Amino acid sequence: MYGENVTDGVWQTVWGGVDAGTDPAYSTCDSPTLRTLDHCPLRLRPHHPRILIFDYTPSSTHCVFQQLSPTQPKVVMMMGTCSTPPPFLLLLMMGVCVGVVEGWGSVEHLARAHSLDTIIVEHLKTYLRQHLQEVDLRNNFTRMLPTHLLQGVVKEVAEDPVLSLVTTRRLAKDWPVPLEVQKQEENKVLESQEMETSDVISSTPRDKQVLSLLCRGHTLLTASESSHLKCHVGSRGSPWLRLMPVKVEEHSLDPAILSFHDLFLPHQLAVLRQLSRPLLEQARVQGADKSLTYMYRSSYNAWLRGPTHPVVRAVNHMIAALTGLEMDEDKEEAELLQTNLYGAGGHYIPHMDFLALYRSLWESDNPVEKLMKEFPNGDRVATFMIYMNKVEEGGRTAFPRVGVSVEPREGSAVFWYNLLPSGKGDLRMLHAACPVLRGTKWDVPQTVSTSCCITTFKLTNSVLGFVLHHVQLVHLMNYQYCTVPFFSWFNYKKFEVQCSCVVTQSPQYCTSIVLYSTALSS
Ligand SMILES: O=C(O)CCC(=O)C(=O)O
Ligand SMILES: [Fe+2]
Repeated sequence: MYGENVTDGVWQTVWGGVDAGTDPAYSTCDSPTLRTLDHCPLRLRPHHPRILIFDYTPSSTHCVFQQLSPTQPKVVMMMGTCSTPPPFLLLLMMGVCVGVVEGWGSVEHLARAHSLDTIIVEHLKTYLRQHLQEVDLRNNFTRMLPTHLLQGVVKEVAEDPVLSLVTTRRLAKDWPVPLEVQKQEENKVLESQEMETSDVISSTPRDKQVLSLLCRGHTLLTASESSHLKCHVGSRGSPWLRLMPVKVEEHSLDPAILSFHDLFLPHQLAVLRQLSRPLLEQARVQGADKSLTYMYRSSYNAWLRGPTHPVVRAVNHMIAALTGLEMDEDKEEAELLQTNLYGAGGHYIPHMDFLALYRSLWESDNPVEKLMKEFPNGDRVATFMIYMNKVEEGGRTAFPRVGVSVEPREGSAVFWYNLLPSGKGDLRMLHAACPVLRGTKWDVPQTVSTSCCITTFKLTNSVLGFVLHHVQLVHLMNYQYCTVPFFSWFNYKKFEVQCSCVVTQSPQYCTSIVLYSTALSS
């Protein structure tokens, strides 16, 4: 239960509410809670009644009321599915309200009708779930609820009395790298490969400590590591991009983390945002307790089906051209295009994007078969994440085990592989969406699956056969449209070699592998 009044001289926020998790009555429109304001104390000041945001979404965690200064537009928003609960009618009669808002579309409609900045409306829609104690109309991040999982990451910034762009930047620049982090750097890759991955949210204390730095824009790469990184213009081996080379920025070489800049036009991004808005729902986390999901990942997301719009198809086409990975949705190689919207405080705690999280799977007798049974479309080879808007502050994508973070830039994208060539998840690729400190963040974290085929074959002939085969596989790995092929499993039994091979992506590649291995084993 919250009931705190906070006054900063300009505007006042009155918090009230019950936790949906602990009060089942709150989760229905018939709830007595909705008929009374007892649990949501509303104290409008006569000289300040400018804004009221009332979250009645059944799953909402809090009732939120805000009043702004007289200079702010007068607006009352009501989020959720209950159309006209009594308290709202009461407020209408008091002349405070301008409309009822049901769902995303209506929020926009209301905003247009009252000439509100739709960006502001986006903020209103999202911040309610972002665990912030206070947010003003411009969505400035001020204080976080103590339960926020990334509390530590933003603590220093959040507790700064004057939270301004300048302050945030200064903190980011001057923040010293703690000595123990520097020391641990030397072993970072080895160490991370040994970590347990039994849980989707597993990250070590060190990961969190590093994250705190990365979210402020630090890099933990050494000067020598950084000196090998380049920015260049290239076509990535794609004939299609030869006429339209793209700007590539290297953030890390091993593992590879690349940014592509100025990739999408503002109107394409606007279309993606527009297509997403009516479909937005609380984002989920695979395997996580549903009611806790928002603690791990506090964004809204929408799934866009490729054929529905030429822009969606164009995006998939661009990803395929840049990565060499196939993006045919019908063949399940690409998941549906997912768009994500984070409000102030919005974040995604450190996680891996690959699916076969459990080490036990790889230690079992026939991991490849198990993998394909559990995840028939294969695992997620890579992630290609597009940033769809300019984030005013915060919202970097951080890779604590690599020691780099990527700034979200409108129209840019970041790309990394989630799997090692063996097909196992690359534990170095733990990453997080740093909390948005100011504004909103829209992105498209598109994952690409292995799909294609598995082939299992035996080589009984000779060691020479095995060596030849190996050489051939390495040769095939360089196949232009098959960036991440794997030959994952070699079991020596006397001179019998059994290979299972999860082959990714290119049908040509699969065919060659199958033909070649058949020839060798016959
Ligand atoms: O938004 C980000 O920066 C990261 C998002 C992410 O990792 C995901 O959606 O899987
Ligand atoms: Fe991710």
